[in-house]
Amino acid sequence: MNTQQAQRRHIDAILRYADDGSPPESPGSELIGRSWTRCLRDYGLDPSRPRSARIVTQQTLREHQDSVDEFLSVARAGVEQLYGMIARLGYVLLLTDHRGITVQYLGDQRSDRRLRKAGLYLGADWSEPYAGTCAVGTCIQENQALTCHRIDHFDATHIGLTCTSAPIRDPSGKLLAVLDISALDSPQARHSQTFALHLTQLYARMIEDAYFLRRYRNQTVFRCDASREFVQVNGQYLFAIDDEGGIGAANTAGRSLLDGRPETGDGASLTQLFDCRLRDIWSIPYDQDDQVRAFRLRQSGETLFAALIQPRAPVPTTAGKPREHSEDVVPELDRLAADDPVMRRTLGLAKRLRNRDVGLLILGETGTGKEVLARAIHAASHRSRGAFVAINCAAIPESLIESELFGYVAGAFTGARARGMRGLIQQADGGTLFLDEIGDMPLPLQTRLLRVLAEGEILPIGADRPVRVNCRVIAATHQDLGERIAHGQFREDLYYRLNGATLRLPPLRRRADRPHVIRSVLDTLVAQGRLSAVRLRADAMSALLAYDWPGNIRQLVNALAFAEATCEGGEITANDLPEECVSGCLPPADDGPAGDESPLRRALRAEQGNISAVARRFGVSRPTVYRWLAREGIALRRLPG
Ligand SMILES: Nc1ncnc2c1ncn2[C@@H]1O[C@H](COP(=O)(O)OP(=O)(O)OP(=O)(O)O)[C@@H](O)[C@H]1O
Repeated sequence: MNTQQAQRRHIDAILRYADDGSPPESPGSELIGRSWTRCLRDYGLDPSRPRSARIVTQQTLREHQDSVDEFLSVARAGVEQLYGMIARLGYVLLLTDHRGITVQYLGDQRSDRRLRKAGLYLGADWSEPYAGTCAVGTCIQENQALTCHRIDHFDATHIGLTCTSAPIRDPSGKLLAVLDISALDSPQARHSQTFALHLTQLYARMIEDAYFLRRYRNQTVFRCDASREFVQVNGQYLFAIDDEGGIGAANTAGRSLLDGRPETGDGASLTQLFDCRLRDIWSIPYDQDDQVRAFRLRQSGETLFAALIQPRAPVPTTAGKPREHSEDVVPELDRLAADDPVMRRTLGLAKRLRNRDVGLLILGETGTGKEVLARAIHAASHRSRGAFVAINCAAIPESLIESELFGYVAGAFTGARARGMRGLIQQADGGTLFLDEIGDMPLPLQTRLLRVLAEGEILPIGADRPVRVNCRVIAATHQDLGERIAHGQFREDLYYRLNGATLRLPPLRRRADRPHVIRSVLDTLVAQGRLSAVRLRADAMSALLAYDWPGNIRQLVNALAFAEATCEGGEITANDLPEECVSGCLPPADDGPAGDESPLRRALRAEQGNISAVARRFGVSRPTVYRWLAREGIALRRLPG
């Protein structure tokens, strides 16, 4: 039978199946039948009109590749290794994204034209609604590995092919990609592909696990397996855990152990899964030969052997340099806080990481000093002689942001400067790039930024060659990036790339070292020549301490500038402060009889000196009432009775 006859026969078989559900001559499985039904009923594909392969445009391909950029860089080694094994057997290798677009391809260039025609090519669309029943598309729909062998395919042009695909899932269990190996000229026998199926599944799992380990490289990973010998080489179950043994994420095999256990749903911990105590887990040594311990699964009683994978320490940039410690004296950072526990932790971390090239993410409400902290880290680092380039991602218009960040070469577009322009990222070469309001960066730009961070090079607009840049990146935001990721507004892989460590800045109202902040902000403003030297009287200080500072340190700067401009005699009193800062510090005026007695005294008399009752009456806290008492000079023992 020649090809045309075989195709005709295949079309007839599918038409018969459509008419009366007669099973195909050599059904691959029930799963193939389900897919044929979807092709006929759901996608309206016509078996008598075979479709040619669809290769998406370069631009579209780029977008699909960008959406799995970090994954592709992790997968590369595994994909190449697998291709090395199968190439001589006449197979090509395809890696598609979760929509079935081929984002990576390895094949024999000598058969380029034939492969392209068959859709075994970079950019080919193997989604089931377009290509009909096929290994990739059906794997996506059925969420399982399969071989689509010859006449299992829906489209008659594919019946010479044998294709085997396995799903690759992200750590949340969502389909991330599909690994496929296919051959143009396949042997007739279906069982010839059994080995292909096992091999593809094995590599899909290895790539999935490599991606899992990359994603959780900054966390301890508990790895276990039924085999003591294999646990460290290729342990099946992976769990990213916190200090309390809480399971933050699990790979596909690990999730299968958690499935169906009500007590190990959200917030599951290893001590619920295994019959063990927390100290048994942490007693597994990280760095010694005998690193494996046995644990019994609570539900099945099965024994698994476990090892711990240590969180990756940030890589020092200068070999042999002594380690930085959080107790080191670093004046640039030390001046930012006194005795506040959150700030102490933040600055300790900043000291330890100041000379490491890990991405830092600074979180804090607006005006808490995120840029000030970023500048201090730069000044305290060995990059201090390089430039500190700050970019407010929310403030640059979207149309300009690309040329501002990446620069352009001469004549790149109409209106460009004759000599081209160095972009901001390039200006930060050797120094620090501070990306403020990173949560507001438009998605397409996030993709390009991710590439800069991953590859350490930029491509200016109009340039044909990338330029290497070596800068430390510190990002900041007041937004909840987790929420933006959940809404598809922020790239998760970029988040992980930026967030080597998180530095938190508390709001001013929560800082225990507010007196230090107030004094040091005033001193800084005076030292910078922005204010003339003034003294802060005690009543002004207590008003500033009592206020809750919704605009944080920025608002404090403005309040001090206002007070300095209005005060007399070089001394700021509570009366010189902006009204909003003091109104909370004064008992409100009431409608009672006018006279010498203040509203506070009147209230105290009415409540017979009961401070809690006075506080309730004014709707404020008891400490506020005590502050009012101090302001009015009312001693408690002299309270009106
Ligand atoms: N420790 C400090 N000492 C003196 N001034 C400070 C300090 N921290 C912040 N400031 C001042 O407060 C203002 C706000 O600081 P900064 O711009 O760093 O805050 P931010 O958190 O980055 O704000 P946004 O979220 O709006 O970008 C600036 O004028 C800055 O100079």
